[in-house]
Amino acid sequence: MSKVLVSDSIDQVGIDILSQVAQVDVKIGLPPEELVRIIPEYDALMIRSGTRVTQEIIEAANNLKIIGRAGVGVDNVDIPAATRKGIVVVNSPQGNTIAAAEHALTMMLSMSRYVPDANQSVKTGQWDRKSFVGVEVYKKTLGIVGLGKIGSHVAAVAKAMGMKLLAYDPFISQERADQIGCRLVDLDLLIQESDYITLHIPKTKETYHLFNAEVFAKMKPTARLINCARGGVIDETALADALRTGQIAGAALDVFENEPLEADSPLRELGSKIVLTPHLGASTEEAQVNVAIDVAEQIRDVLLGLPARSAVNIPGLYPDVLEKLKPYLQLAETLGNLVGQLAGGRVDFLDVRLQGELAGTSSQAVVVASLKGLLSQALRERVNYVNAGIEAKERGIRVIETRDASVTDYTGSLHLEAKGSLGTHSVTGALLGDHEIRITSVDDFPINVPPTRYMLFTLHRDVPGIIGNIGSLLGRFNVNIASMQVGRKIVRGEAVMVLSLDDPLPEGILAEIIKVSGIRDAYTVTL
Ligand SMILES: NC(=O)c1ccc[n+]([C@@H]2O[C@H](COP(=O)([O-])OP(=O)(O)OC[C@H]3O[C@@H](n4cnc5c(N)ncnc54)[C@H](O)[C@@H]3O)[C@@H](O)[C@H]2O)c1
Ligand SMILES: O=C(O)CC[C@@H](O)C(=O)O
Repeated sequence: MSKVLVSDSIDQVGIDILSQVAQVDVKIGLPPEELVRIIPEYDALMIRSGTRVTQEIIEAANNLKIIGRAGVGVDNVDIPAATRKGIVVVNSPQGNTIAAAEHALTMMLSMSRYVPDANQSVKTGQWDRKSFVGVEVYKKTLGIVGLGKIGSHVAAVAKAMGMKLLAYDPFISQERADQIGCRLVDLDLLIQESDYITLHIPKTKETYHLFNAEVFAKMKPTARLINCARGGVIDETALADALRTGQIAGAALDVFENEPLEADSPLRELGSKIVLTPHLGASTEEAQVNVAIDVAEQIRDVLLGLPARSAVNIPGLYPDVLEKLKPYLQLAETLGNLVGQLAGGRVDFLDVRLQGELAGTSSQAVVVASLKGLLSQALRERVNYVNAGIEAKERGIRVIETRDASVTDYTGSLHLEAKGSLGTHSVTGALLGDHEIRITSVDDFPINVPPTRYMLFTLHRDVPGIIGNIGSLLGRFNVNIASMQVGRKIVRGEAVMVLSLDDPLPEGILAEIIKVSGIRDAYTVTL
């Protein structure tokens, strides 16, 4: 039975789903060295933002197939390391959108009305109505940095509260911003004109310390900053200075560069100018159920050999597209494996040609499946849909994708040509009905055979006696032939013979086959 480690607290509903297919161990707050020690036992790891899945942990994770992040941000996972190791990383892109947006709005309002301090004051026996005179958000300008899922929901609610909306997001169109009701502006203008700025961007190289001393100097002295996105996008020392010196009026932060926030952080010393929460953006009952179901279902599916719907490090394929493409992916993998074995040595170049109906589909997954097949002889089970692309690149395999919708021999077919150190070989395959794979050409010789586990391909002169000679040779070595077919372009010219065998070819027999008069080449293939 598979084993899943849950190393952050997730809703029980997620554990129940995982328990359908695996032994689930919940171990929260493990020190990194302990995680490195025990991770080899596990097939899947489920986390929230508390666990940092470092390269060291991934390198030790010799059985891990999937890391599930019950939330959006995957910046606590070393994705390149996971990809190289062939580990799928999945998240829940939408499960906590509303929770995070509502938390940002809560932070904006509670900061504006000093709710946390007023609450504390009443609870400590006071009745002070003078110290907590706030400001309204109505008719104020809200600058939204990052107009994705959370930013858009914040925009919708803020609009209903009568706020004017500016947005900065270099990756969204004016049309989309118009739909949301935001004026798309550059960052400088947003910084200078906003009364409130709310951040909804990922932490990347580009967004690291995007809000820094220079930015605070340009903000209105009455402006307030909200960050419920990611720590690290604000320079916290510069923010503390800007608040202390009155360069800006307030800040409300849910996320921090280092979490938990250091005990001596200057942010803790800013009184009513700042509202701090301990990364609670996703902490609603609803969001925790959503993300737990979303991610646990994906882990369950991957452990059952099914695709994940929100993988962040494999070609993006929606489930309906995947369902339709699945037989073609199987075809691509089989043909990749076959052409890789025919090519024998190092492959430098793979031409992936999508023909007929296949020419109109997403090629990315078909290419990845072809590469997975091609590399499977060298890498065995180490290669998968996650790392096939990266492994091919690291081996210097250049891939060219071409499409030809005019080929109509079959509804859809795939042609792979591999050029390498030992020459060039090509194979074509198609689907018979919806699922049955047929190899329809080898080195441009037309054939029509289903792939089988053990196969023998020969290139020979099409003259009488060759087939019989090969048959008796295999008989002498006690190899049973299940089926045989010859493909040729012209009578008595060159031909290809394809034999499906019940048993693997014994050592040394290939050399004997090549010695048979008329045989030019022979290849054994195991699929
Ligand atoms: N506090 C929490 O508990 C909590 C909960 C959920 C999500 N989050 C975080 O909130 C953030 C937003 O999540 P989302 O679901 O809306 O993501 P999203 O991908 O839907 O939106 C992010 C937006 O940021 C934009 N963007 C990227 N780089 C940018 C840049 N340099 N400048 C401006 N815009 C840029 C993208 O174009 C995108 O529109 C993420 O960092 C996520 O991890 C935090
Ligand atoms: O796990 C959490 O509670 C935080 C999740 C949040 O940061 C996210 O990116 O989804």
